[in-house]
Amino acid sequence: MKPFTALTIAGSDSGGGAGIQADLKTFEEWEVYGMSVLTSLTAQNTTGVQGVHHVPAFFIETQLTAIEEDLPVDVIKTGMIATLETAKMIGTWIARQNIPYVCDPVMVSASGYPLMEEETRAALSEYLFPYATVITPNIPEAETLLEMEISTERDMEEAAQRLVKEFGAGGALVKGGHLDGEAVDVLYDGEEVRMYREDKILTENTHGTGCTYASAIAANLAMKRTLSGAVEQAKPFITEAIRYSFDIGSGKGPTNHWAYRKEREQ
Ligand SMILES: Nc1ncnc2c1ncn2[C@@H]1O[C@H](COP(=O)(O)OP(=O)(O)O)[C@@H](O)[C@H]1O
Ligand SMILES: Cc1ncc(COP(=O)(O)OP(=O)(O)O)c(N)n1
Repeated sequence: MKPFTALTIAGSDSGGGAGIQADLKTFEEWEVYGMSVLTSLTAQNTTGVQGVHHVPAFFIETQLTAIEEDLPVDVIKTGMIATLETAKMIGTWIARQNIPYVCDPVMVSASGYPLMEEETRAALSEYLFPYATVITPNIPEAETLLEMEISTERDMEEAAQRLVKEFGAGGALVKGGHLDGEAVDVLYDGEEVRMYREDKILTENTHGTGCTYASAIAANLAMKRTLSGAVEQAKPFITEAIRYSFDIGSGKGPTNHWAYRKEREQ
């Protein structure tokens, strides 16, 4: 039996809630075989990030080559990419693969720790976005990229369209978790704008939501769903993962990757 497969290129979260760990747990829940290339190690828990150690670009490339020479990849997802040198190298590698690619432009952790260097942000549209099937910024990330304020659904729509038209991504999903009111995300796939709406769950335990959501979208693209179809599947998955998130640690607890499956099994 040959499974669908997904490759995450991202940072490690020692606390297991975000980064590579969240990505692999999510792939597993969707029964997609997960592979990982580590870009940075973070010493991290539910209270925040205590330190970061970047993997040298040459060794990230060695990991990518090891996969390329032996294993089939149906989809790529990227998360934390800190340095410009790394972003350039990864972008060049992804361009060669010609497969669906989900780019989560992780800039700062929820606790405020910078996970991407300033010069890397400025180069995302050159080295990574042109190869992305979809980019998945949250509101602060979209505001930084576009230098605009986003405070309404109309603004989110405009932002999603601008990200595709001005930055060359295939699609853009602007995530609305940081706005008051419902949890609304806006997708522009280059043709149509679509809204994905769920109730906002009152919880502090949202660590890793962005990583989990982007990985669920990637897993569904690996299964050959369309972009809008993949987001349609991933949205209830992230909602249930937040609804039943774990109250562990003394800070923001992590999402519950198996909640959606358990719900459906009942
Ligand atoms: N409290 C919440 N209840 C329900 N959905 C939420 C909540 N917070 C965020 N979401 C959803 O989780 C996903 C990740 O969103 P967001 O928090 O905006 O991104 P990030 O984790 O990258 O900051 C989006 O689908 C968003 O709508
Ligand atoms: C190693 C690592 N990668 C990414 C993040 C950011 O994760 P995200 O899912 O956006 O969630 P929070 O930072 O809001 O928990 C991270 N923290 N660590």
